[in-house]
Amino acid sequence: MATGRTHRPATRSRGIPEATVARLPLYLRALTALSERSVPTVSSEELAAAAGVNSAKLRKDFSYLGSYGTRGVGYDVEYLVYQISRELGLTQDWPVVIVGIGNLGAALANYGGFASRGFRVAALIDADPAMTGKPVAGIAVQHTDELEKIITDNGVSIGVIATPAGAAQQVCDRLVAAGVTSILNFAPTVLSVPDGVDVRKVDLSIELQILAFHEQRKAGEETGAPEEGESAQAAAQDTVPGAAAVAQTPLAPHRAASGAGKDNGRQGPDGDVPAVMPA
Ligand SMILES: NC(=O)c1ccc[n+]([C@@H]2O[C@H](COP(=O)([O-])OP(=O)(O)OC[C@H]3O[C@@H](n4cnc5c(N)ncnc54)[C@H](O)[C@@H]3O)[C@@H](O)[C@H]2O)c1
Repeated sequence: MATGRTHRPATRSRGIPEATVARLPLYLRALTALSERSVPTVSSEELAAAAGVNSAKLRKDFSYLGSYGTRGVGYDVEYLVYQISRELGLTQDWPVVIVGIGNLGAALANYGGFASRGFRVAALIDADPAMTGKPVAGIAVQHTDELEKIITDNGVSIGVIATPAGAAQQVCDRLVAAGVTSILNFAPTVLSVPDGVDVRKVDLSIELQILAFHEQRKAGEETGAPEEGESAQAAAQDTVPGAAAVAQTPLAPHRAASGAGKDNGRQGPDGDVPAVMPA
């Protein structure tokens, strides 16, 4: 599922491959930690280890940004933070709305990490009239009747869906019709969106299922028993490195292909392209 098919080109218009874009947040997180410790420069090997990425891949990724580092010195941490932030569009403020302020929506609203990364929670929206006006994370919840006006008034382009699965498509349609062009979907359902709208999905149960798969593999290795229908040699070869490669495959964002309602055709074999970043 991590390598979900996508019908969009694998390279962005500015020539940065999607796989590189998917790794930029990992570099940024590692660089931000270095910056907070006032570390001025970092070698590609150190940064690669901190980001959990192969160092040759890191150098290739940074070459797309026009950043080559200085031999014997490494990369300037502050400059790279700026460069990557700019590339990801984080040097500007992004107003975000969260729709569905239940357990998850409220937890997301209370998460302080969005603001520090340039995402301002502009509004919290819920269909339950009993929720209207209630403060969550210091923001009064607004009713879904106001959704279109909220999107327009705040110039919102990113919407987060944390409603029950049955409501998600309808919420998505309203968000898109109101002008939202990027959706982060937490509801366990596949959304259909028109061309030009990006959908990223977060599903922690899928991540847990993948971990369960690897746990099962590890248990099989410990007993040394080849799986059914598998030769002992094949079992010995297909051990931890292969498993790690699967777990760390960067995840490509998914976007509409062509025409309205083409979401299903753009997704991986399991119909999902999750937004959870590799560890
Ligand atoms: N992706 C993940 O890893 C993950 C983890 C936990 C929960 N979830 C999913 O997130 C969603 C929310 O879970 P929860 O535990 O917060 O549920 P919840 O029942 O506590 O909250 C759902 C909220 O959505 C509101 N709502 C319902 N229909 C709506 C509509 N049409 N428009 C706006 N708001 C509407 C409800 O009034 C309620 O406040 C569920 O779909 C759940 O399966 C996903």
